[in-house]
Amino acid sequence: MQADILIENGWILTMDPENTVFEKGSLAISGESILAVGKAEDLSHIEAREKVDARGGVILPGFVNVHTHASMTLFRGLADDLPLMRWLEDHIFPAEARLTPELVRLGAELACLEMMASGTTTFCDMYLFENAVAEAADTAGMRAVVGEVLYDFPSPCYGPIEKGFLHVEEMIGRWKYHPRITIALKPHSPYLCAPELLSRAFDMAETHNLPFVIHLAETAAETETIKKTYGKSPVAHLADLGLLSQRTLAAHCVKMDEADIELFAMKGSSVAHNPQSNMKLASGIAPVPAFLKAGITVGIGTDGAASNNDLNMLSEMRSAALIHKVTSADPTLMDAGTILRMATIDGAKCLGLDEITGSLEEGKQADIILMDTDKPHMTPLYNPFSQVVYAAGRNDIRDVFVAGKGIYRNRCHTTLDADAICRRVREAVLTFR
Ligand SMILES: CSC[C@H]1O[C@@H](n2cnc3c(O)ncnc32)[C@H](O)[C@@H]1O
Ligand SMILES: [Zn+2]
Repeated sequence: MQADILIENGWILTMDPENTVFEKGSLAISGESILAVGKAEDLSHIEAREKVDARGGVILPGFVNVHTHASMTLFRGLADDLPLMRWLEDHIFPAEARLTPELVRLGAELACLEMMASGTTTFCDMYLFENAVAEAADTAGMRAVVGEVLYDFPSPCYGPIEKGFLHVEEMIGRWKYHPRITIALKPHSPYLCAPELLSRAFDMAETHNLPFVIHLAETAAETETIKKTYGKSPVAHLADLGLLSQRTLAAHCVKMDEADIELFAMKGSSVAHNPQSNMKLASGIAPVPAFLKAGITVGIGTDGAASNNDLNMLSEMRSAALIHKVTSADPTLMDAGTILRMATIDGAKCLGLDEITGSLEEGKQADIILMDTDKPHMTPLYNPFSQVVYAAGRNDIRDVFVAGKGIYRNRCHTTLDADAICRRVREAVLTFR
């Protein structure tokens, strides 16, 4: 049997339904897909154009960042240490009013550089001028679920909301046959979108069979506003509009009570957990252990780099693993295996992409990362799940493949010019100071 690439001599964490681990495993890639994965001796008949020695490192599916605003890398460190509404209204919205498609593309390229180098292969993005984000992801070779943000006030991208829906229709047509880019419907939140807008966006998602992504129950202030306006919680508001379904992915979900959780579980909606952004904006801590107990699918997201301030899924996983132990006083909650599932296959499920990515299984897309373990902070290695979640840092990512293509090899980017992009960003943001 002939493969294009054969990765050998590593721990393989497949993240398949049986959670199969191969200690001295091999993985063969043919074209865009995984040809075979298993014990070295079971793949010894496979010839390959290129052999990659993992040197005892860890081979796992690329991380799925289920909630980010990639181009907000441009605003990293612009305004810190503020609550959400002051941060947005006094600093971020005024800066965003000056964005252009070119700037959004540049910010997204910077984000792709950072995400690839920290092991992310798929990201779910909501922002302005999202065609530019899709173009950046395409050039970077990443997988992305992108959606133009919709809200009731005029957008710098499309103007009034009526034009927003036309813009989204055009985007759906433009990217329909792209192998790695998917469009989603992305109304901002129940506090910036009237019920009519929300319902129309949901209908469009149903018509085109696309994900419906929204910020939800992020802060106490949001809950108060929605209760005052509609007499119910933000989750009950969406449920009563008929907008909770399996295609619904809600970011944050910090302020959810038992009834809200039950609604989510019943409707099969999923959650994007963003622990670092929630800590930094002091929004609170989402009741993730209760979500998991109720059977809700939860993925992990970084949120934008202006409220985090990085796009590093390794550190986000570690935060997710630690924070719920503190609030529950139960160290058995959110173990490393659970966290790694959230960051890979469950993230893919949240985006409706679990048939093609999120685990290392024959026939799936070859979205794979390879981590080095021959470093003091990664030694000794008893349990690879523990090592990835609790010990690893982004510099441990050595190689990243998306759809079989090496987009980051031996710690070098192959698709984007990192030095040039950083230089252009430094120049471009001078006007935002
Ligand atoms: C998300 S694109 C549209 C809009 O949302 C702003 N934004 C960034 N982070 C958050 C957040 O955590 N909650 C709510 N809104 C957010 C972003 O700056 C854009 O203006
Ligand atoms: Zn967000």
